[in-house]
Order: sequence, then C-alpha cells, then structure tokens
Amino acid sequence: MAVLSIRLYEMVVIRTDNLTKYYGDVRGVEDLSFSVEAGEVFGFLGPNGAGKTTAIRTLLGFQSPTSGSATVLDADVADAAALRDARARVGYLPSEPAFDDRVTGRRLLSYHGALRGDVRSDELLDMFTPPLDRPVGDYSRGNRQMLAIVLAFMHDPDLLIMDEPTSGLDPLKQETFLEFVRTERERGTTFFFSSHVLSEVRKVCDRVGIIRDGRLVEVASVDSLLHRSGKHVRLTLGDSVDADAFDLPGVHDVTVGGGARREPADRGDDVTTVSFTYTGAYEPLLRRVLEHDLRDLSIEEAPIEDVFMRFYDEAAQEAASEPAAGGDAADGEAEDA
Ligand SMILES: Nc1ncnc2c1ncn2[C@@H]1O[C@H](COP(=O)(O)OP(=O)(O)OP(=O)(O)O)[C@@H](O)[C@H]1O
Repeated sequence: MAVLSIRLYEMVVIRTDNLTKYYGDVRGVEDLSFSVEAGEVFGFLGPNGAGKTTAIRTLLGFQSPTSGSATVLDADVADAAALRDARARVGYLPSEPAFDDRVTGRRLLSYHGALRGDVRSDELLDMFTPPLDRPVGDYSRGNRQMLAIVLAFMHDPDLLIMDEPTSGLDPLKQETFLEFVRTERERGTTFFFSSHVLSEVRKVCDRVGIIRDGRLVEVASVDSLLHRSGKHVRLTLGDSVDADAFDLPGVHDVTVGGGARREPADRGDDVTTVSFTYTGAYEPLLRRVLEHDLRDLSIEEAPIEDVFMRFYDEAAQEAASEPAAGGDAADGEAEDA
C-alpha cells in the first residue's frame, strides 16, 4: 500500500464571489459568496432544484458563470488552462456517474490511472468493491457509485468535489465511505459535497452551506446549527401541570401529555408527561423542574433535521407564495467521470 503523506499547506481552497449562473431565464444559482478552507469538510445542502449541482458544475468549469467569479485551488474557473492544471489535484464524484457501459471497470481504472495517476486504487478497492471484470453497463447503481469513488480518489487529490456521494450505496458502504472521509480529513484532504442526507452531514461535516432557490441562506458550523436547534426535554411528573409551568426563556413548543394520566408501570400513580425544545442554560431549567414531583427526565440533542427543516419549510412557503423559476436540469455538457 502506498504511504500517503499528510498535506501541509494553508489556504482557501474554494472561493466564490457573487457567483451566478442562469440557464436562459432560469436561475441556477445567484450571488453565491462563500469559501472553503483547506482541510475542512464542507457540506452543501438544499432541497431539490436548489442549485447544488449547478454550483458544483460551475466550480468544475463544465459551464461558465453568468456573472460573479470563483476560484478552485487558486485557479479562476473561467480560465480553462489554469483550471485544467488545478483539476489534476481535484477528485470529482458526479451525481450520476456516466461511463461507457461497454467497457469493464478495470479498463476504466487503467484509463483513469494513465490520465491522472494511480497511487491508491489497491487500497480503495479493499473498501469499495465494484466487480471490476464486468462491463460497467451490468453494474448496479451501488457498484457504479463504488467505481466512481475509486476513480475520484485514486490519484490522491487534495480536494474532493462530490455531488451526493453516498447515493446508491447500501448502509454498510455508506458507513465505510463516511469513515473514509473522516480518515482523509485527518490527512488534510478538503471536501466540498452536496447532500440531502442530514445524518451524514452531521457525522462528517465541519461546516455547511444551505442553499435554496439558488441563494445561499446560511453558512455555519455543524456545532452551531446543533446548538441553535437546542435540546429535546421530556419530563414525567407526579403532579398535574399545564404548559405555563415551563414558561422559561428558551422553552419552545411545549406539549403536555393529555394532562394527568395513569401509567400502568408507575405503581398506579397519576403522572403527567411534558415535552419541549429547550435552547437555554441547564441551571434555570433544572431549578424549575425540581419545583415539581419529578419521576423521570430525559434531555437529548435535538435532531439536526429540525434546523434544516426550518430552512426548508421557509423555502416551501416562499415557493408557494411566488411563481417558481421552472425548467429541469438537462444540459448536455461533457463530464469526465
Ligand atoms: N441545464 C439546465 N437547463 C435549464 N435549467 C437548469 C439546468 N440545470 C439546472 N437547471 C435548473 O436550475 C435550478 C437548479 O438546479 P440544480 O440541478 O442545480 O439543483 P440541485 O440542488 O442540484 O437539485 P437536486 O437536489 O434535485 O439534484 C433548477 O431550477 C433546475 O431546473
């Protein structure tokens, strides 16, 4: 197995400055400004049609920006020669890997190796196991994705740009992939990837950008998003309370479990269940809780889905109140995956 070095450099790996791409009248992305730093895993999230693929394809030079600019590894995406050199250090995993279906995985591997270099396909093929001797046309969706992963990583790129990388993989391979991303991150590899799968974003990303209707609505660390989403608190009380009993700052969405009710497992006592989301400090909450006859208490991290759903819901509401920019993705520009 090749011994891979730790990457030692510091720079902004991707930078966009008001990057805008229209397809005729249809907005792909508009005024995207963000940067991805060396060594971070940056997740790019948004509902269907938000502009994720458009952003990725524009960063890779498959289509020109309508206005604004972007650099990838310091190469201006509008400068074909500079971008070509930079692309040698980029691995790209498209959303729908397109291969010549007649050739075998092994041929594709050796073709890519000759083109870009191969320093780690053996190691990658231990983790991702497409049936190399079969024509790619016979591959399942998951096998295509595994082959695309090997092709994207085999030249040991500094930057990975990936469009929904785990789509098509079974749950075990998804975990293998996410573990691999974490290991690569330790070596300093930079990742920029789009996803709908919030649990995977939670597991591997340092920061996320949330895009809707072509615009970036948030860039934040995963930790800060989780912090904002607060905790789910669930109480079982021996006394009867109403929702006002927990009117503390930071308490949201209180539900009282149908008032006092009988729990068979609870020695026949009447208990009340109360649950809410909490974004405040523990001390005032616990003080208030202990004013009651506490039988049980659970405090859990609110799922990251809650935060994203707030953004997505706003998008849905706005889309309902204004005419949507229509059109489906169908551009015929060549990709080299
Ligand atoms: N080649 C194209 N021609 C015309 N419109 C396009 C083209 N590609 C994308 N669009 C439009 O641009 C907008 C953004 O699409 P894009 O595919 O970038 O979204 P996405 O976030 O990747 O969506 P998904 O999650 O469904 O893959 C959509 O309105 C889409 O219909």
